[in-house]
Amino acid sequence: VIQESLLALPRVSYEFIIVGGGTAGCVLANRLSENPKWNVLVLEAGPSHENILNSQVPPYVFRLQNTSYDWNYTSTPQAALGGRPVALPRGHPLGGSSSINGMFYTRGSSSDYDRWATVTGDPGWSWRWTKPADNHDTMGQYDPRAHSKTGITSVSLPGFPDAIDTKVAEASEQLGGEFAWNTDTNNGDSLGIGWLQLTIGNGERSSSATSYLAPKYLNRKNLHVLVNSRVTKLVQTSPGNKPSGLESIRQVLPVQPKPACSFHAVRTVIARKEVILSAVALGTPQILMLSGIGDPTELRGLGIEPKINLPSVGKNLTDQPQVALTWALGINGHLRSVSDSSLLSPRRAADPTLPDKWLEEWKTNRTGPLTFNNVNSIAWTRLPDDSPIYERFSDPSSGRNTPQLEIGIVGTGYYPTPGRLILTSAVVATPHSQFDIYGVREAIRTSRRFFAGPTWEEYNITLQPPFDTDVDSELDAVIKATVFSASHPVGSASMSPKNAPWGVVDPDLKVKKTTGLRIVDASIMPFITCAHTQAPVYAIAERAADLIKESWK
Ligand SMILES: Cc1cc2nc3c(=O)[nH]c(=O)nc-3n(C[C@H](O)[C@H](O)[C@H](O)COP(=O)(O)OP(=O)(O)OC[C@H]3O[C@@H](n4cnc5c(N)ncnc54)[C@H](O)[C@@H]3O)c2cc1C
Repeated sequence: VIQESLLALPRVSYEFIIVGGGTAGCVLANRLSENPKWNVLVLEAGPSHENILNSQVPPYVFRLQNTSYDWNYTSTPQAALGGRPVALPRGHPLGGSSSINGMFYTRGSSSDYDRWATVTGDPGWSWRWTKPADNHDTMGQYDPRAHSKTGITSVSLPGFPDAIDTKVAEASEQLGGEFAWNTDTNNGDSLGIGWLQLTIGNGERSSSATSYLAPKYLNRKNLHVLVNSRVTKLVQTSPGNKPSGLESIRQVLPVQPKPACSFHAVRTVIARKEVILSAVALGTPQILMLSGIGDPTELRGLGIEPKINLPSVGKNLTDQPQVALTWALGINGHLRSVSDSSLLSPRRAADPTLPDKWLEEWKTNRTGPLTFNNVNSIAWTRLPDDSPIYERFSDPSSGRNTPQLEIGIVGTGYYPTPGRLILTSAVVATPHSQFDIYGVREAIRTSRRFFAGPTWEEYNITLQPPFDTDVDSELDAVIKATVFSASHPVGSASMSPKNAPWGVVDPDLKVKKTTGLRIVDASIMPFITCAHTQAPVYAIAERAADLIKESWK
């Protein structure tokens, strides 16, 4: 059951307390409560995910940011961007970011995980495969060997065709090379262009909350989920049979309902076995630091008494830079202004009654244009081996099968009519501060090369301002003015080998120098994968559940 009130909690102590009912948190809640002897409590700062239409309907995703379902974080002013801060959206309902994200399901390359393997051991990733909403024949559109069908979250191909789909496939065939078709970019070798896989099942978003906390799991008597409750810090206890010395932060969490609640209560709950932090790469280091775990000098500067010396807490935060390009289709020579924001609305159509009809169709059958997020295909590429950047910096990627650049192709029209737009996102998939601006520039040029292919001639495509220049200095200025976060922050509580002088968690995800405390979320990645982050986080959480079960056997 999902509880709204602290007072409704049936007990004060649980075997496991999971802080953050997000992508990883819901996976753990499900897997750990499979053992009926373990009482599991999930503490989630945000509200329940249930009945949030904008989360359920895939293309309504853009309506969720800057709402109360988003933490609405903003970075500090970024010197490299002329002092401009950037928005860092994070999911705030149950399901966390998987309830508000773009639903791209991209695993990254096998080398990304090989790079982790030095600290994590055998990854053993797997996932379930479900049919797309329109039930079309998917033969040849993905590699069945790379997917399992027994997982909990749904992953499918786009369930509605976009007018540019055939053009994308045609362009790939004509251009080959960096744009060669890849039937399944999730099979470990991601390079090339292919259909995007999405966390969508039965035409609607499949988040970690809708799947791992589905009613059949929520009905478990030993699973307790408390929403609207923010964990403020970990406090140490000496719980009888377990030793807990100075370097042992363990088991008690004061929980605070949000100030917005009608009452303001603080309560302490106790974990008999483990506290698991799954509050994402921004929230997890914050809770650690508020608990006195981090760099002692930094903590003292913040007026926090240091308890455990772990200087890597909050360091190494890595994210991917992204720009959004707009391409106008000049069919019949009628270009419309890109400043017309109605052009960007999902599934724009000449008939103003269509959006209501589409919603009705979605509500009735879970079919139609509202079953996907407008992105059907994605391209993953690398710089040429003789790229001049390598004269100054080494390759930041994990290996030669790892994409460095990502181009997401967003169709905006059912039929291409005059003035319609195509959007592309250009992302540096393997970020590194010295590499980024060069990488974004080259991602823009990669998009240009793709749309310069003969197949697009009849569309008379033109790249719109401000990116309609090929001069390095002009591009750099535009990139600095517009680049934004791809919303994939990772690495701020990184894994490292046991006894390493750096890192925050051991390969079994236990926080160094503590007992009874693990971290399971995006923050433990030592390197970002070239992918979007939810697939790696689901995999981390599944593996973590196995590790935890094993250690308490
Ligand atoms: C707008 C957006 C679009 C994205 N698009 C994609 C995409 O298309 N594909 C993709 O793969 N990835 C995408 N991502 C990234 C991906 O969703 C996240 O990286 C991933 O889900 C993170 O999982 P997590 O478990 O680490 O954290 P989250 O899923 O964010 O979960 C953290 C949870 O902890 C809770 N929490 C935080 N602090 C506290 C506290 N003090 N007390 C209690 N609870 C707390 C939060 O409310 C949240 O529910 C996107 C992210 C965003 C925000």
